[in-house]
Amino acid sequence: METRVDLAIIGSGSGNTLISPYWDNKRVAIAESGVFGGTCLNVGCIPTKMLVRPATLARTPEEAARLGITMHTEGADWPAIRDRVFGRIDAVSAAGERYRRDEQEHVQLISQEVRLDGPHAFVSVDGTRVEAEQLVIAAGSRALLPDIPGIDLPQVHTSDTVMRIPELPGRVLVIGGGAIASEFAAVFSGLGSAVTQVHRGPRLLSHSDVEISERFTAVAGGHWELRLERTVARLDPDPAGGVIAELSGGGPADERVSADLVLVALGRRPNSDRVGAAEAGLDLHEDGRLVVDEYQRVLSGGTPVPGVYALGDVCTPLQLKHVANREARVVAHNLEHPGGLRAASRDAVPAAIFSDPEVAEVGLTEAEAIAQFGAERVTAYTQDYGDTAYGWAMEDRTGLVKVVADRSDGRILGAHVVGYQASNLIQVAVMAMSFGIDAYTAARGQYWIHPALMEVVENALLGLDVPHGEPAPL
Ligand SMILES: Cc1cc2nc3c(=O)[nH]c(=O)nc-3n(C[C@H](O)[C@H](O)[C@H](O)COP(=O)(O)OP(=O)(O)OC[C@H]3O[C@@H](n4cnc5c(N)ncnc54)[C@H](O)[C@@H]3O)c2cc1C
Ligand SMILES: NC(=O)c1ccc[n+]([C@@H]2O[C@H](COP(=O)([O-])OP(=O)(O)OC[C@H]3O[C@@H](n4cnc5c(N)ncnc54)[C@H](O)[C@@H]3O)[C@@H](O)[C@H]2O)c1
Repeated sequence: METRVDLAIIGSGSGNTLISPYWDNKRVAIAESGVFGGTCLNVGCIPTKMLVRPATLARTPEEAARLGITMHTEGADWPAIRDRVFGRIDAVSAAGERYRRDEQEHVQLISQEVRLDGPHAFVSVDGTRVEAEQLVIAAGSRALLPDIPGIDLPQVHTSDTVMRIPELPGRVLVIGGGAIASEFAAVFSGLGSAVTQVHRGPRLLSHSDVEISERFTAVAGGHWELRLERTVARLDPDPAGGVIAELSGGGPADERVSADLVLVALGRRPNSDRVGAAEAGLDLHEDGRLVVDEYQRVLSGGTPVPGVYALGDVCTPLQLKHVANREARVVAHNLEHPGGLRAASRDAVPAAIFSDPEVAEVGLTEAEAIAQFGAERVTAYTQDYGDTAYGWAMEDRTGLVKVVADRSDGRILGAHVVGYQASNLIQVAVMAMSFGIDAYTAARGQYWIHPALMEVVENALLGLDVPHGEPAPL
């Protein structure tokens, strides 16, 4: 079967948001081979954070004890937690799918794997060919699996499967030191599993500012077991049940870790191969990402292909939902205004890791800033939560905010937070960076509620060695 449409989309994650009322009187085809709604809704941001919340609550007695309150977590009802999470999410996904399939006559939902047939067409596994005036590749990414013996054992999971397990495992082995590994280590450990996290480097979240990464590693190491500078060489079935992992690298020779469940989180590769991008003549980065220009147009032989766009994990170096969504808004505009293309901005993109503790960051680390501008130009200041009034109220001993700025003009170059509510505290710095507000003006040019935790950000900004302006705000 052959169809001609005005717009064809591969992927129903952020790709689904492109179908605005503008397309109501036109023909649209959207292909989705997996669960409708994509990664963030079904197996990513949303369910993980819905699990982080109860896990964080389960750990409250530790904080309460510092404040003179005796509390106990009696236990975690995993089936109830899991069913609450997916009871909500599955319904949202099903409703979204129903809407596109049954309620929008102009939209053809193709629930199959498709491959490009040239840049302006795709073919599904059942042979349906869709030719499009404009086409968007929003095919996302997938988990990478290491090539080690035992990786196909049934106890081995990725983030795609680990959230629907029937019961809470007693012992969990987490392989990886990045975002997904650190979030799930916190979830399982908070809910009561004995967690061991294996990471090849000396610090978790190794791309973060060193101070943040060091603090995070130290606090996480107090919550669950870490095996740093180690890798998992092989996994074998344990005759007693579960899996035995053999570790290699530094540390005790031939160390073995037993676990009931293994979570692998070693990064995600773009799905450009699944859509046959190379065969369609599209340009790829070495890591498999589609090459796009500032307007999100895909390139072929270094030249933009008219009317063909990509967005999200399949092309961006920042695998984040708010980035995929921003790129989708840019693509939506450009599809609707081919004569007035708008560029995507990558300024001040924040990210948060919802682990225990939480981490949030935006812009350059201190080391990156020094490498870019030279040590003379860079000023950085670290403010501990514990040295502010709300930090006293919390009896906090581990949270910190670090701000990096240009000493010559006070421009904020980066901000980094580890601790309670890090993902919210960072937004002040994101706003200042996005609107070009210098560090001193951001600190003194507005009121800060006293004694809110946010004062830790105010104090970090005030600690910087930057110009105060003339006249300086009081
Ligand atoms: C466990 C986890 C937690 C995360 N947490 C966060 C977070 O807290 N905050 C954050 O900002 N980001 C988070 N992310 C990242 C975020 O989920 C992604 O960056 C975002 O969802 C990418 O959106 P997308 O539209 O590019 O791709 P997706 O949402 O993955 O959509 C792509 C879709 O394309 C489909 N597809 C692929 N190939 C084909 C084909 N050939 N034919 C048909 N369909 C195809 C796929 O099935 C998929 O549904 C997390 C990711 C994971 C895995
Ligand atoms: N809260 C969030 O925003 C959030 C949460 C989860 C995931 N995500 C997104 O999803 C992406 C994927 O997450 P992730 O945790 O899988 O990737 P990641 O890039 O964050 O971490 C990958 C980890 O695996 C390690 N690693 C890679 N290859 C290895 C190998 N061969 N042997 C041993 N270790 C190896 C790396 O050192 C790193 O610690 C992230 O980059 C992030 O953008 C975001």
